[in-house]
Amino acid sequence: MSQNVIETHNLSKHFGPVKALDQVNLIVNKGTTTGLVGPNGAGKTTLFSLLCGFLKPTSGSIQVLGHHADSAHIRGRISILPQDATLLKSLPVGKQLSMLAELQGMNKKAAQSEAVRVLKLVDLYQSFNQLPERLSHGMLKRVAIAQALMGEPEIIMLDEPTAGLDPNTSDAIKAVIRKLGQTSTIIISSHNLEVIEDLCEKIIILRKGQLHSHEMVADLTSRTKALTFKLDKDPEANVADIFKSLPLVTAVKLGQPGQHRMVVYFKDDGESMAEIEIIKCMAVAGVTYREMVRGERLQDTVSDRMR
Ligand SMILES: Nc1ncnc2c1ncn2[C@@H]1O[C@H](COP(=O)(O)OP(=O)(O)OP(=O)(O)O)[C@@H](O)[C@H]1O
Repeated sequence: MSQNVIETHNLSKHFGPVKALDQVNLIVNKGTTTGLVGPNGAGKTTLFSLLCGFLKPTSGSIQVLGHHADSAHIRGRISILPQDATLLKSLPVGKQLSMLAELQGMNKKAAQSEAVRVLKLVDLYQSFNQLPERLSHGMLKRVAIAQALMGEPEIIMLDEPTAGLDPNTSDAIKAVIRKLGQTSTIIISSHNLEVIEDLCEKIIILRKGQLHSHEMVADLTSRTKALTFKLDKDPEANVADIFKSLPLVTAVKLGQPGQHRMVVYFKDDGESMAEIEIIKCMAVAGVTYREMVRGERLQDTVSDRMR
């Protein structure tokens, strides 16, 4: 079978005068975990809905697992966790998942084992008999993810899988997604670029309905000549001026308060002298750091591209 599990050709979706998607050409390879990013209204949800066959294109074409997006051949092989997944309040979690599995065509016994399997995957088997109204926001999110995993889909699309979760629950969800990424192709739509950088090998950037870029996360972040520092504390505002006085430094970006981050951009002199000068200057300026990475973090690179 082709290694391309998703292919779109000049894909457009218009809502009246609004071009939600405009001539998008995309290829997603089997087994990759891809981030889908773009400002509000860029077309991310529209793309997900088209890939799932919930919407029909205005023009252009989509192939999912070698079939049209609305083909019966891909039913159950692609799944989506919508941003605001909802469950019936008064039916136990396990029962709801079993019912959904039956709707996918499983018999009662198989459906029950499938509900158990997916709840175990998200570490929520103990909630099998609980009502959704008794579960926390993070647990409900995990149930929704469990729902998206039913029937072992080959492609899983997750819309903001960690939104509104505390750091520990978010880490637990990320661990589940990493595990799934070993066997499925995953697309994650999120405004949280740390999540994307953490989980995704590739990134698709949409802007105003058009494909801005589709590339390896590592290529995107390492292309810019920069050093990113994770500092012990937020730097003083005047620290930027100290670095800007170095001839090879072109710009300095300080993180938001609490991020303890500083990015120093430099001209490539071909001999890495700039990097040495910057590190020396850190010591002179009395700025201590825990971590130094070549290039930018995804949030710096992408936020510039989305403007
Ligand atoms: N059903 C619809 N009817 C009319 N316009 C729509 C519809 N769905 C989306 N749009 C418009 O299409 C554009 C893309 O919307 P979409 O929801 O795909 O963006 P998004 O990237 O998912 O945004 P967000 O980050 O805010 O979720 C927006 O201008 C939106 O208003």
